[in-house]
Amino acid sequence: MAQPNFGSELRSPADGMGAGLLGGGPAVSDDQSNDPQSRLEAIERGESFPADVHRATLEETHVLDIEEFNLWYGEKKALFDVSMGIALNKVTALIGPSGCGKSTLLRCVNRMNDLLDNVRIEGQMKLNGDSIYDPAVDVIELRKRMGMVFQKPNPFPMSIFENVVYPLRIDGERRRSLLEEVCERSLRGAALWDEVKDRLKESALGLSGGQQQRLCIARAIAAEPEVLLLDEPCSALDPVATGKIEDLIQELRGEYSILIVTHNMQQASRISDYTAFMYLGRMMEYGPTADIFTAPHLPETTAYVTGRFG
Ligand SMILES: Nc1ncnc2c1ncn2[C@@H]1O[C@H](COP(=O)(O)OP(=O)(O)OP(=O)(O)O)[C@@H](O)[C@H]1O
Repeated sequence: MAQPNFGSELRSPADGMGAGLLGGGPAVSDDQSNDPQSRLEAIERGESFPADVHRATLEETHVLDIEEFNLWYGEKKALFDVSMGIALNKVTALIGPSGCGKSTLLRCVNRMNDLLDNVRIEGQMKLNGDSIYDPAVDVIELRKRMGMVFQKPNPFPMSIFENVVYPLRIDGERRRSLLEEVCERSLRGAALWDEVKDRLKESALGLSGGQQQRLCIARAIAAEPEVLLLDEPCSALDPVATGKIEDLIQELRGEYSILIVTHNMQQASRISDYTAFMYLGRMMEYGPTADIFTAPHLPETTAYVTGRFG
């Protein structure tokens, strides 16, 4: 993994990392160092700075390692040297203004960007030590190791039961008792069992939006994924349904490793253990959620989490 910048507590002119909040990277005059506006403008002009990665994130066991990852959509660069380790059995939130690359980064984890032919990447991602981008990787098998939930619930036009056991069905599982067991366990895990246990044979399309999203989470956890990828899973839901999904994420914490993209900073602060703040394709600061929201290292993070831009 790229040598991260450990944050302001370790930096001083004496340790060779430069003055103020800036580490290595392209030279920027010191008078910019504590002014979020000038550094954000420098980034808008194309400059990059080392991410401020808090030590706590490095001390975790990582289910996923993202290493100096870059991505281009055609000529346009959308991710710049992103490095981060995603903690095992914890919730990690990606936040940042619209267009900063949160969804792009998430979609790279299960190689969804492979589906676009103008995408080029550099760098590495590893799932439990296995390279995600090794040319020898079987992408279908790789995706089975991950669960993905999108902004809009996407239940399949089939029964609730068949939706949940779908990942096992496509793997050829036919044992009824096993399928029933997985269905119940996954629906319980997604906090939906009590609401649907008497209508498992009914179409999933008859569920409310919030129920459909919990069904999608049940389907995602049915195959016991190594990492659960949630791309703004509440953005199409009302506040009550959103609250239920947030409660569910809290319950899944400890058992599943979750990487979630959210627009909603309150949501990130409520549900995540770690938060990464991104800006224009750069990882700006990554640390324990409590620190990011109450004692961030970078003035840019302070400006963003206090709503001064974005
Ligand atoms: N398929 C694509 N082709 C070209 N450019 C794209 C594509 N998808 C995203 N981008 C660009 O890449 C950048 C990052 O987009 P991305 O959707 O990852 O950001 P985001 O932080 O998830 O934004 P939002 O919060 O609005 O969903 C943006 O400039 C976006 O316009």
